[in-house]
Amino acid sequence: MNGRPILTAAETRAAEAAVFATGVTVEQAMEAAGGVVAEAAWRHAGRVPTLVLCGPGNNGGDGYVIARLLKARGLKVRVAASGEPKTDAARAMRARWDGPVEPLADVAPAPLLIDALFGTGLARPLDPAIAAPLERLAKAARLRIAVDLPSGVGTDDGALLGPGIAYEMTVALAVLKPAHRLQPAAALMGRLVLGDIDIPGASKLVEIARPHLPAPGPADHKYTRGHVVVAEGAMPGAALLSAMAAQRGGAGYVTLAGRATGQGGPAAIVRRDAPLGEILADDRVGVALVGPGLGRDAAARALLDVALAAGRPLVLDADALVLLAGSGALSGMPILTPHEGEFTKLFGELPGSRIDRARAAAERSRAVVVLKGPDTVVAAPDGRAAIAAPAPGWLATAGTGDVLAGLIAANRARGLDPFDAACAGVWLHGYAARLAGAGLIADDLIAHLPRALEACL
Ligand SMILES: NC(=O)C1=CN([C@@H]2O[C@H](COP(=O)(O)OP(=O)(O)OC[C@H]3O[C@@H](n4cnc5c(N)ncnc54)[C@H](OP(=O)(O)O)[C@@H]3O)[C@@H](O)[C@H]2O)[C@H](O)CC1
Ligand SMILES: [K+]
Repeated sequence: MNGRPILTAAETRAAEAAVFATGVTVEQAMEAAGGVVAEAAWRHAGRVPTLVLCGPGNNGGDGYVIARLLKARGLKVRVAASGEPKTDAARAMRARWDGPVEPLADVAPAPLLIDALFGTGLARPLDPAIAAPLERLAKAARLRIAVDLPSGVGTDDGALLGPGIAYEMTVALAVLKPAHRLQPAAALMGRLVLGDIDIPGASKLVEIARPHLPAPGPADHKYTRGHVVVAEGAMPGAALLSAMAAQRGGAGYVTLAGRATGQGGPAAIVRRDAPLGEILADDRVGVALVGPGLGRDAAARALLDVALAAGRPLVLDADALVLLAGSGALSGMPILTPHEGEFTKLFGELPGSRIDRARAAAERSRAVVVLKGPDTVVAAPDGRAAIAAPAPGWLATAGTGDVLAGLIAANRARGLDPFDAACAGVWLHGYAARLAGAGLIADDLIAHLPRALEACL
């Protein structure tokens, strides 16, 4: 997985420090930061009267640079600050701003609001003396642009520490931070632009990128493309959705294992009413998917036990996760795909951000954990983690989880490692949802998978 790196506030500071150690100054970095935001604001908003809000730290320092650069382009620019700058670089930029600086409390609004109050240095919830004018000015503006981050979000966990204003654009500086992708903060960003200021960052946490999934070659046949076995349980419709998703997601051979023979779906799905253990004994089985529509009774438990003992790569979803609650480490690095409720049943209440929790769960279970939601996080036991770019809210509908599990199974069966398979499935799912559009149902996702796959060739 090779997506854009996502750095915490401390990691961002370390990346900056490494660049400063080479002789680049903070002021140079700040000029670069102000430059990319001013350019983005100019392109987005054009010649509109602008109010720049500056905080006490380096985010505020960026704000003074932005104000100077936009004024130099002929814009009517005013600056308001929450107080005096507290860092040397911000003081230097304040000194280079040749206009007045008004107090934040009673400044008049402008059509374009640029928020440079707080970035990665926000350490606690916003004081009402800052939150109230910020909210007032944002409401009165026509366009709102956040510098690095909306002021009032937790950089590392995406929590709301302020009024929760929605921006039209956020210019992330140097690297993405977790709040750019974690909810509820991520929903406030508007268009997210990454401003390159020559501060490279590397991280074990990345954004899920479009996977490269080459078309089958001349040497491929149905089994090399991946044989997925989906176990049917109490609600065979869910298993059928998973099976169809695996098939349209690129698997060469899909078997539905269970009793619900002949219950709709493509003729190309092989249906076998044989014991699951017997089906999984075939070496050509690439993945067993257990959980969608499984049920939670003794029969379900028995199927899960058979799958756990079969020694095949596993994707475990839905009811299988609930049945697993309380188990310790699993063998063979299965992929677990819980939503929040299943996650809590399986792992209890863990502390920290969604990334922290997914990582802790992956380490504890020795599994790849896909913590599903509006900000899906994938984590591996070795600390690798990835966050999905926001997917359409229309995905919050019955059956979409079954489709995701089938997609992940198909990618695992084609030979991707569990972490990459999970990320590829999440990407395809989100992309298919964008193609399917408003009002989508789970079946529509399956119909759009061929086009999503095409995008990955
Ligand atoms: N990424 C880069 O390479 C560059 C980023 N730049 C910009 O710098 C900011 C980070 O700057 P920093 O000074 O570390 O932090 P902030 O400006 O976000 O805020 C720190 C100041 O704010 C005070 N603070 C914190 N929380 C609150 C609060 N709730 N209410 C009031 N004041 C608060 C804090 O004071 P303390 O009392 O906590 O000490 C600081 O005074 C980054 O986001 C980019 O925009 C650089 O321009 C260069 C390159
Ligand atoms: K900001």
